[in-house]
Amino acid sequence: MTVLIIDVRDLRMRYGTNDVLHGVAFGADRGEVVALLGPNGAGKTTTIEILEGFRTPSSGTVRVLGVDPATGDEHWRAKLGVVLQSWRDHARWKVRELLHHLGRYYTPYGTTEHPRPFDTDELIATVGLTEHAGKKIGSLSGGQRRRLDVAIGIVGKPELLFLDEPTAGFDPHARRDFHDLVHRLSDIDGMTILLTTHDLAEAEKLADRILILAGGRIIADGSPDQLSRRVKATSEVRWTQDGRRHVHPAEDATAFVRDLLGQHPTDISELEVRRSTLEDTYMALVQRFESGHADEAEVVAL
Ligand SMILES: Nc1ncnc2c1ncn2[C@@H]1O[C@H](COP(=O)(O)OP(=O)(O)OP(=O)(O)O)[C@@H](O)[C@H]1O
Repeated sequence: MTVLIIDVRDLRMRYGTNDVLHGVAFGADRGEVVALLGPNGAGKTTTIEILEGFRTPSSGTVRVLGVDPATGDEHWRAKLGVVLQSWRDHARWKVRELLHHLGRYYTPYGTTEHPRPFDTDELIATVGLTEHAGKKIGSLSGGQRRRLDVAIGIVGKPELLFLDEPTAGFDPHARRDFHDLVHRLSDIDGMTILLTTHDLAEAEKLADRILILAGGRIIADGSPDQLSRRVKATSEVRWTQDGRRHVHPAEDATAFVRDLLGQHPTDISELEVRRSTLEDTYMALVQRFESGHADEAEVVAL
């Protein structure tokens, strides 16, 4: 039997009289990239902090790498990587020195099959900081600094990596490089990655699975494709006819296009169908939830 890397059942969290999580349940397999989405204040950080062992839940069962995070020891912690929002200390350290220094902590936790830490120069190349390896951290740009945060998070070659809004503040180029890096990490090392983001295009691009947390529960769980099929959103069909551009919403774009081409077999050009995006799906699901129409049946089965 394969053990889930993350296994959460009936997780509840109450701060004082404020019930934040009301029975959260989800799992993640080895090598999966899972994006946790949800409105501000939904409880994403709370959930992740519980998984990291930094916060004790009010009740529920949580297993991370087969261990209850509340009782995880140093061996367990060495298999986790955590990238929080950027931290500002270590400004006078140089990139290579800091990574080498932090990596030494993980040496005792390495095995022949899974040596730890990362070789420092290989790690620096992996995150694209080779040219900046000798620079002081205080002199890095925001995007370079964020790559260093990721390098710090993965220096111990974690089995499970938590990324909290990893690309906030990135320019499009840095964002694309970062997406390539996440794909490489999950492909090459089979690293399981749980990330939070408010960028739905990013979630769609990176994640094998999307979890939407709202009102203290997971209201949707599935691949980006499964989720967009779940919500019957309208597609948009665009075309040019007699030199004029037309845009038409269609519930069933295939039937619409078939009719259109049937009626005008020769004078339609520049035909495009825009399927609903994850953003449309997300808005529809959260809105449906907030208006009280969501029920357990909305959750896309694992
Ligand atoms: N230490 C705390 N004590 C009391 N309430 C808290 C504490 N931490 C978080 N909360 C409350 O719990 C709720 C969930 O917060 P959390 O930070 O987990 O949400 P989030 O989904 O990560 O939000 P965001 O997208 O804004 O980062 C919020 O209402 C917040 O005010």
